[in-house]
Amino acid sequence: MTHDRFSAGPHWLPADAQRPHMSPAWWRWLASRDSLTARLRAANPQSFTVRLLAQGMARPRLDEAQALGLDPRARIWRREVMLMLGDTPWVAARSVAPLASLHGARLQSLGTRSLGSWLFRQPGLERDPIEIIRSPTPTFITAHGRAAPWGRRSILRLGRTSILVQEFFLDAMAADLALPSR
Ligand SMILES: C=C(O[C@@H]1C=C(C(=O)O)C=C[C@H]1O)C(=O)O
Repeated sequence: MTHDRFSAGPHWLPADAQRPHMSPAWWRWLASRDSLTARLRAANPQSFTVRLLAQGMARPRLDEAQALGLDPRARIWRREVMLMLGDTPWVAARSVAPLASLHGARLQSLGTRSLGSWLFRQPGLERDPIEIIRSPTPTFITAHGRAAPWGRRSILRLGRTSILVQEFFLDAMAADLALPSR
C-alpha cells in the first residue's frame, strides 16, 4: 500500500518557531491548547457539526509515523473529519493512533460526535507541544475546500493511548472570521 503523501511545504515546526511568521489573530487559533471544538462551538453554537469523512485502519503517512515513533509499515487507526459551521467546512482534521495504543478507547464509536468533546472530558489528558506547518495541502481535504495558510498538530495522551491530532484550517474559516492572509 503506498503511503498517503501531501506536499507539506516546510516541515512541521514548534509553534514558537512559526510565531514570527503569523499574525496574532492566527496565533490565537493555532497555539490554543484547549479544545478546538469548544472554540468553534463558541464561535457559533447553533451550527457546529462534525462531518465524518473516513475512519478505520490504515497505514500512517511518513510524517505521522515519525511523530508517533512508529515503523511506517505499522497499522494505525485514522479518523478524518470536517468541522463544519453550518454548511461550510472550517477545519479538516485527521487523527491517527497506533492500533496497539488504543486499549479499548471508544474512538470507533464516536461517529459524528467530536473527538475533542470526548477527549477533553477525560481526566488525566495530556497534550504534547503543538507544532505548526505552513501551507499544507493534505490530499484528504482537496475535495472539500482549500487549506488556509496554516495547519497544526499535537499528540494527545490518555494513559497509554496516544492520538496525533492534525488540524488544517480552511480558507472558508479565514474568510468567515476575516483572518489575515498569514
Ligand atoms: C481534538 C479535538 O477534536 C476535534 C474534533 C475532531 C474529530 O471529531 O475527529 C478531530 C480533531 C479536532 O479538531 C478538539 O476539539 O480540540
